Amino acid sequence: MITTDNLTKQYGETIVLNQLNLSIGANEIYCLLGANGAGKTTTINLLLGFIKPTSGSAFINGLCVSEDYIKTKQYLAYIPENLMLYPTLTAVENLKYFSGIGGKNLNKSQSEDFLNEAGLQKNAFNQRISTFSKGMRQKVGISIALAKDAKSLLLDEPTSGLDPKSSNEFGQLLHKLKDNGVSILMATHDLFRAKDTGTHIGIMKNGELRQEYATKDISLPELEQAYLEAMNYKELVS
Ligand SMILES: Nc1ncnc2c1ncn2[C@@H]1O[C@H](COP(=O)(O)OP(=O)(O)OP(=O)(O)O)[C@@H](O)[C@H]1O
Repeated sequence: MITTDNLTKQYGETIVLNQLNLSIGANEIYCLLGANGAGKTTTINLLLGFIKPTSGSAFINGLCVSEDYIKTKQYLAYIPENLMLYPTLTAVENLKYFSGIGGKNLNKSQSEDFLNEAGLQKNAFNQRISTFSKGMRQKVGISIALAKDAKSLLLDEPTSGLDPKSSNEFGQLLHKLKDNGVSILMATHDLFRAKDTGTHIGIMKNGELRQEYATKDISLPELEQAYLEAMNYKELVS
């Protein structure tokens, strides 16, 4: 479960996130859309506890991130746009290393099982990460989340730069995780992927959530129209 309660972030006089209320249950994939600077990464950084809210709260599995920072980390996995893995280590070695940091010591066969579940081809298990495409690195990221048994997953533009097939595979992996009860929040610019992968979609502008949809209730052309209208909407000047 990922929730935010009037989550607000202000830098000086500028409010970059304004009273955001999100509720993402187990078995849900919430795709956050919005132009550059809308506040998507700020939302993720607040949920990760990387930055502190000016007011309001962020919760992971019902625990307040500001109050139970360490505990919330146990339930949480994070895949940024460019996942930092050790380039000279293999996929198995990276997975074992990052799982070890989280207190879980995996043997080789357990590591291979997780990489397999994440869809990485077998001949890549023992290759160095430096030889991997972005799609392959993202799969290693998913294997780390699987090994951790993360209940909540945060993703920041994970499919940008992926070719359509890899992006589709990634979407299918997220569906598998969702079906296993994981709550997923994904910031993305990709309307098609949001419609195809998300169970819910939110459109942000200037730090505010302007629209929310269940993806089953909106077609892709309707979503595109709603997005453009939200972006073109002129602020009322009093
Ligand atoms: N440390 C900071 N100090 C001041 N302003 C900041 C800081 N971090 C972010 N901002 C501002 O907050 C706003 C929201 O940024 P954020 O990175 O959350 O947007 P985003 O929706 O993720 O954009 P993008 O799609 O480009 O990744 C932007 O206007 C940004 O300039």
